[in-house]
Formats: sequence, C-alpha cells, structure tokens
Amino acid sequence: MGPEAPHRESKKLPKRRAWIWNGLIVAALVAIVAAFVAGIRGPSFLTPSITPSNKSRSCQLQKLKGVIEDCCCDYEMVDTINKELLHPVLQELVKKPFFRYFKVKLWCDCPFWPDDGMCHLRDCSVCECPESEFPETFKCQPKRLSVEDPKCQEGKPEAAVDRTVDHKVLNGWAEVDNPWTYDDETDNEQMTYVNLLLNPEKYTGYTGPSARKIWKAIYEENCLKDGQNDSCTERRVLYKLISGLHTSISAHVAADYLLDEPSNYWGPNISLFYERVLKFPERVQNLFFTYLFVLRAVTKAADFLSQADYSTGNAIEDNETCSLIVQIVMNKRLQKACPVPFNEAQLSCGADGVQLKNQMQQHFHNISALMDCVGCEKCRLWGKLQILGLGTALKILFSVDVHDSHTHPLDLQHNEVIALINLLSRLSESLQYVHMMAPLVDFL
Ligand SMILES: Cc1cc2nc3c(=O)[nH]c(=O)nc-3n(C[C@H](O)[C@H](O)[C@H](O)COP(=O)(O)OP(=O)(O)OC[C@H]3O[C@@H](n4cnc5c(N)ncnc54)[C@H](O)[C@@H]3O)c2cc1C
Repeated sequence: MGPEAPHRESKKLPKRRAWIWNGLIVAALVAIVAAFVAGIRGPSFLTPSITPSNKSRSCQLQKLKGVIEDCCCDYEMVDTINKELLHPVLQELVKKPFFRYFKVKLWCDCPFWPDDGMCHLRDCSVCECPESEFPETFKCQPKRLSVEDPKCQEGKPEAAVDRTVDHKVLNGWAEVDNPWTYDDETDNEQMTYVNLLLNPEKYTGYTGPSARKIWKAIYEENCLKDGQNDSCTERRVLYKLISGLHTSISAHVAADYLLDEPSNYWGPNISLFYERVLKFPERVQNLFFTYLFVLRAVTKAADFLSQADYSTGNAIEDNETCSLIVQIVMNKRLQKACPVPFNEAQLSCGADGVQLKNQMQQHFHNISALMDCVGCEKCRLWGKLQILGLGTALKILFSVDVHDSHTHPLDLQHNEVIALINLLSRLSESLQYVHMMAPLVDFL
C-alpha cells in the first residue's frame, strides 16, 4: 500500500473522531432526558446532583472543587477554559501537517528485563525508512504487520502502527537531545516517521500482566509509591504527572473502545470509564494537575512557540498553524483566568533542591526508558510521544530560564514541540471526556 493522499486522511479521520463525540453527545442527551424524567438537574461534572439512588458515584466526583492542589487555578475555571477555549483550538492544531508527523524509535529493546517474547518489532519490519533516505523512502511499500503473528506484538490488530506518511514535512530545526528522556532524539538512524492521525490513541487490547508490569515498574521502582502523600513537592509532582498521564491513557482507552468484536463496533465504554477513571477522584485530580503543568510549560515557552517555523510546504495550512499557536500562547482570556497554571518557583525541598531535581530527572529518564518495554506498538508510540511531551514540559520549566535568553536560551527541537502540543491535546481531550462522561455514570 502506498502513501495515503492528504485529502483522504483528512476526510476519514475527523469523521471517526466526530463519530465518537456524536456517540458521547447522544449518550449525554439520553442522560439529560433521563435525569429530567427522574426530576433531577442536568449534567454538570463539577456540581453533580445527588439523589439517594445516585449518591455513591456522584458523591465521589463532588470533591473536585476549589483550587487544584500544587496549582494556581480552580477546577471550575479550568473546566470552562478547556471546554470553551483550548480544546477546540487544540483539536484543530493537531490535525495540521506540522503536528501530525512524529519521529519515533518504534522497535523495542527493553533495558530492564529480558525479552519476554512479546516484543520483536525489528523482525516485523514495516519498511522503516531512515530519515536520511527521506523522502525517497516513500517509494517503499509498507508491509502490513501480520495480525496473526503473535510474536509481533500484543493486543488486537488495532495495536499495530500504520506507517503511511506524507513527505512534505521535514525541515531543519535544531537537533538537541532532551536531558529528561531516554531516547536520543538526535539519533535519526533509529527513528521512523509516523502519521498520528492514522494511529489514534484508543483501545488496543494490550492488557494483563505485561501492561501492569510496566505501570508497576513506573510507580514502584521510581520511588513514586507514596507519591500522592509525599511531603516533598518534587516527588509529589512527578507522581502526579505520571498518574495524570495514566488517567489520560485510561480515558482514551475507554472512550474509544471495541464494544463488539464480531461486528467491529466501536464507541465509548462508560462503565470502563467509571471503573478506571471516575471512581478514583484523585486520578481525575492528577489529570487536571498534569494538564495545568503542561499548559504552564506551553505558555512559558510562548515567545519561542509563537516565533517558531511551522512551514511544511503548504502555506495556507502553515499560516493557520501559526495562528492557532498564537491563539493558545497569547490568549488574553486564558491569561486573565489562569495567569500561572502551575508555579514551578514553589518547588524547592530545602537545601538539597538541586540534588532533588537531578533525582527527579533520573527517575523520569528511567520511566522514559520503560517505554521500550511496552509490548504493543501503538501503545509504545503514544507512550513515547507523551513521555517526550512531559520531558519537554519538564525541560522548559526546570532546565532553562526562558527569561534569561542570553545565558539559557530555550532550544526545542521539532519533535519536542510536536510531542508537547499533542500531549496537551490528549490531556485536554481527556478532560472533555471526564466532563461528558461524569454525568452518565449514574445511569449505568
Ligand atoms: C505506556 C503505556 C501506554 C498504553 N497505551 C495503551 C493504549 O493506547 N491502548 C490500550 O488499550 N492500552 C494501553 N495501555 C495499557 C493500559 O494502560 C492498561 O495497562 C490496560 O488496559 C490494563 O488496565 P488495568 O485495568 O489492568 O489497569 P492499569 O491501567 O494497567 O493500571 C495498573 C494499576 O495501576 C494503578 N492505577 C491505575 N490508574 C492509575 C492512575 N491514574 N494513577 C495512579 N495509579 C493508577 C492501579 O492500582 C491499577 O491496578 C498502555 C500501557 C502503557 C504502560
């Protein structure tokens, strides 16, 4: 199969996403009618109505009021700003040519435990074209992964990454390695380009001991066991970032789920959404926290992002990309509503602050390396993208002083910006899912 023409992908994918949202909207309307009939108020995630019959589930959600812990904005405001302002802009932005191609090392080579027989992506090669050969390599005919071949990957056929790409997107940005992440971003020999719109984050069937082993290693072997209650802000922040990301991944899995395998029927799985996300208010809190943390990094890098070169050869699309970026980083309403989404200056655990930052960087580096142990290709793709996005946010907030551009210039590479913005978009979408799904759980 040859490269897919841009017009085809832009038609097909928004349709699918629109279909999920339509599903949620229909479900929400049904819930509103049901709520009306039952004599209770309509849906509001932040102020859910309580009746004896729905008390148990809604009560847990009611806690999310006031200022988000370790942040500077409140839940209600963030929910409103996301819904009315950021989510619609981010949805558009990640469809633009600049933001839809991600460079990634997809084959796995787990540095922590021996190959468990699930991860042989180099053997299942799908015409991974080195960047040096770009764009000639588009002439390669990408082979489909054999979905019958269990050694290729875990999960469903949907877990395989579609490597079809558009060739007009490469241009010269800085090649710098991110100090927070494991993959060497400058090692182009190992990287392949992936069109994110052809590989949406959703249910892949990757589950069971292998998936849990990764999360366990992330939480337990990186000193994050008691993260939520850690008295040291740095460790608490790292725990919350990972937990918020975990919540977002769970939200995407449940929101786009294979509901009926024989008929290939996909849609939101509301009970799974409740079981993995809404049942645990602290997971939702951590999602809000991670969103604000990444938003802070994006707005702190406003000068860099608003002046960056987003050209991909399509002048109309590229101008729109610039304008959408400006709508986020220079937004007056956002600046007024939530001027400092997260205050990194508050992070200092006494005299050993520098040492703690180094420790935090080492733990995050290990977490990043664990992505090579993820036994499902598409999960690895999104895991790596989102970890690089978080690593980029950490780099912006802790490794450089953007106000001292002479001694500490902010230097982000192409891939870091793509990861950062796509991560913010994932988190924003997850908040929207929470907003939409929370009122529905009482009707399960
Ligand atoms: C990097 C990565 C990316 C993945 N991407 C996908 C994907 O795109 N599609 C897909 O279908 N599957 C994906 N998975 C698998 C998915 O995350 C789950 O592991 C899988 O669905 C099994 O879920 P589970 O219910 O067993 O609990 P898991 O989500 O595996 O959680 C394991 C344990 O962690 C704790 N936990 C759960 N959520 C949180 C939280 N938010 N904060 C703190 N602790 C928590 C709980 O104790 C839970 O039992 C991915 C896994 C990883 C490691």
